Amino acid sequence: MPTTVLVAGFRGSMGQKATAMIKRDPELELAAVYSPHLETTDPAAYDLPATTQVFNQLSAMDTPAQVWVDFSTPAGAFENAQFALEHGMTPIIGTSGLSDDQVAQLTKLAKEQHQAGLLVPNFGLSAVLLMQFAKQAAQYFPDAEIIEMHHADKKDSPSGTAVNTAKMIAAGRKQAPETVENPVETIPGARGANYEDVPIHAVRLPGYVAHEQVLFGGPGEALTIRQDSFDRESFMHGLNIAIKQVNRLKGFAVGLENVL
Ligand SMILES: NC(=O)C1=CN([C@@H]2O[C@H](COP(=O)(O)OP(=O)(O)OC[C@H]3O[C@@H](n4cnc5c(N)ncnc54)[C@H](OP(=O)(O)O)[C@@H]3O)[C@@H](O)[C@H]2O)C=CC1
Ligand SMILES: O=C(O)C1=N[C@H](C(=O)O)C[C@H](O)C1
Repeated sequence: MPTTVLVAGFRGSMGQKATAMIKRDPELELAAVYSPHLETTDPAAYDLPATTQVFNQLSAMDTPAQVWVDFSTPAGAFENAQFALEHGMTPIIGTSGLSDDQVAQLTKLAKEQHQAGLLVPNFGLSAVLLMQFAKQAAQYFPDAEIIEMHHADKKDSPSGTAVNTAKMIAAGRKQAPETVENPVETIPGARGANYEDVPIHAVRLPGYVAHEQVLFGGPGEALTIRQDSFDRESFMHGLNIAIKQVNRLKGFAVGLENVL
């Protein structure tokens, strides 16, 4: 039997890629899609199979699928994931921008419901490896800065990947970074955002898709790690694995590495 999947945010850039990937894979079934802003729930209007249920409100759903894939907005993803967990669907959240407190609440809810769930800051294997290498490098180079570069339509800054990379750098450090005092910012924000003592610089430009560079500096030497997603197809292999493996998880986890 194929694994049944609901895609939330199916009309967006990632939602369209995800629905196409699911439709191509005979082991998966696109059982349902959701977006709150739809004018009609006729699948033909969105070029979807007649068997795909279309929803524009959460209250109209019962449990239309086993797995809930979310590529929506930072504002919508938390409520969606709560709904999925409360209605017997396993959430895989690709959407960025959830707070640590929201992740803690979802972890608690998944435990109470005896459900699995997965938040994936980045489905690209190059990004997963970059984050692991960054954690390793931070053992020896506690001083690091992140430059993340994305398409101009990206709503949130900094990227979820950059925040997660900063967390992994902080977790990998064996000593505190040099205290960098920059009292003179002649233009406010010149030193970027700061998360866990890792400055993060967000670039938004047309032509870019999703890219990240981590710069480590030590006495007389430097290390740079970089990954590039040139096409959103780069996220589909990881998403496919996540859909097929997520229900092996015990509880709610963060990071694609948990299902690789
Ligand atoms: N984890 C990963 O590897 C990746 C994650 N992302 C993340 O995925 C998210 C979506 O990105 P992207 O596809 O580029 O964004 P888009 O803006 O292209 O698409 C978002 C879609 O979500 C819909 N939407 C809005 N509110 C809700 C809601 N409450 N529930 C369900 N759907 C909703 C929108 O509908 P409408 O247009 O009708 O308003 C829109 O179609 C972002 O947070 C992005 O950072 C992106 C790439 C990879
Ligand atoms: O919005 C995007 O495009 C991406 N969002 C995710 C993030 O915020 O890290 C993943 C990837 O960087 C693409």
